[in-house]
Amino acid sequence: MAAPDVLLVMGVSGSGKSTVGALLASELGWKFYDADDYHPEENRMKMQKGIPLNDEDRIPWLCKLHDILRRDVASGQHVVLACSALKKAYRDILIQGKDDAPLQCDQSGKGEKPVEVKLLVVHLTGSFDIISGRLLRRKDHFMPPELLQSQFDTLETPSAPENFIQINVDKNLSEIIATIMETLK
Ligand SMILES: Nc1ncnc2c1ncn2[C@@H]1O[C@H](COP(=O)(O)OP(=O)(O)O)[C@@H](O)[C@H]1O
Ligand SMILES: O=C(O)[C@H](O)[C@@H](O)[C@H](O)[C@H](O)COP(=O)(O)O
Repeated sequence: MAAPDVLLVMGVSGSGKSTVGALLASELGWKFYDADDYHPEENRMKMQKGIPLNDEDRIPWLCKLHDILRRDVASGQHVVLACSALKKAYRDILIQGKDDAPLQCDQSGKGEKPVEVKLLVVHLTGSFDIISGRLLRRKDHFMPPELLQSQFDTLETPSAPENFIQINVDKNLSEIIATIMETLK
């Protein structure tokens, strides 16, 4: 496959995005971003209270992430991004940005040709039971396990023409990393 600039490790909360993304970035020597670190405080508080985010909460956050990807890619930096990116429209924003008002990505590059980020989606899939079990065991994290059902309800599984692979999280971490590395060959 044509080498991507960015690997987007996506999936519902607890699917292993942060763990797999960090390992992958270290294996590849690519920069790693965890989208959780870019949520505004209001989003984190909302989730902490057990209220799922909506489009209005997520779009500015995705735009910020697109801007980061665009700048890194323009400077030749390869990136692994761990981000829920549950809907197709969210993944489109990560790739192309969003230019319709009122929610806009950084327009500092206005007038320049829009940069489309070459991205491979790695979708971590798994059953509700396996993932909720992991969330219940995970400590010191702001995301309450009760929000998992809403994550599954919102999820739009990637499909053609998206550039994606799907990996089941019942595999162990080394198998998951090996599968992704094999895809990149
Ligand atoms: N393939 C896996 N096998 C076993 N445990 C895993 C696997 N992937 C992730 N975990 C564990 O599951 C929990 C959720 O993973 P995490 O990376 O925080 O998910 P996310 O970033 O998608 O919310 C963590 O405690 C992590 O150590
Ligand atoms: O779009 C969203 O609703 C959030 O991004 C959500 O999907 C994400 O999962 C949280 O930030 C919790 O963090 P974890 O994914 O690490 O549980």
